[in-house]
Amino acid sequence: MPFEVSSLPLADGLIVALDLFDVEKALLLARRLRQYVSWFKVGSQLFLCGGPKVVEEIRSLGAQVFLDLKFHDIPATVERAVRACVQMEVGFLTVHALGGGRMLRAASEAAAGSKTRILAVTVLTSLEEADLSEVGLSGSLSERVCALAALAGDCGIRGIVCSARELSSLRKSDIRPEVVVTPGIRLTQRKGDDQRRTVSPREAFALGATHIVIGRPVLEAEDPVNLVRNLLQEGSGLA
Ligand SMILES: O=C(O)c1cc(=O)[nH]c(=O)n1[C@@H]1O[C@H](COP(=O)(O)O)[C@@H](O)[C@H]1O
Repeated sequence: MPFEVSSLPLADGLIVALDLFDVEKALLLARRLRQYVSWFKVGSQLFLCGGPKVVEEIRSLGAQVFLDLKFHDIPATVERAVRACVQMEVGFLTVHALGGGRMLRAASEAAAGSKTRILAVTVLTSLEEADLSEVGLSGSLSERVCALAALAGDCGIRGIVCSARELSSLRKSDIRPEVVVTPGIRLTQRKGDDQRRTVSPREAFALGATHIVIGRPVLEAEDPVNLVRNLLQEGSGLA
């Protein structure tokens, strides 16, 4: 029920992105955060350094893995890539909705009956409305996100990734993804940030996110465990 303000236990709604080159450091951080966090995101950076073993190590902590490899290819290639990822028993796996309906359906079918839920990435949180025309997309950001979320749903994909900024538009439509993951989460402004559509944790949940993804604010914190603990205690909408 993504559009009811979440009362999810914190550990279920918070995803920490382990965007690091150093596999040992990533695993150490996951171990330290595990008491508060039950989801860790492994993106291309960490996966290229640590491979399937890093996924296995995180799962051995009893945590869930969001494998964020954002596949965007022809349907047959994506179907095989998804089948390979499913073997690792990851909880979430991303594909780009812009890969089109046949690709999305191939991804959905390849994960059917497994523990892996496919998430369709709509419009990256690093893009702003002015960037859309550069890649040949017309209309507003909200329109594009809603259209891509609808396409994903039509293709059997029940989870999406978008900025929480589009969730009020999505709520007005009849699109109801079961999982709504929102990156671009910021506690304070970061200098030179590549993210463009940022939202605070509290706002994201109030707007209907089921999960938030936080990377650098945690990774760059002097004490990441303390930051996560404070995030929970200070009421981010998570607890
Ligand atoms: O699919 C994602 O996770 C994703 C989609 C998106 O639109 N924007 C986005 O930032 N992400 C990921 O979410 C994480 C955000 O990290 P920080 O910007 O460091 O908090 C990164 O690992 C991104 O790859």
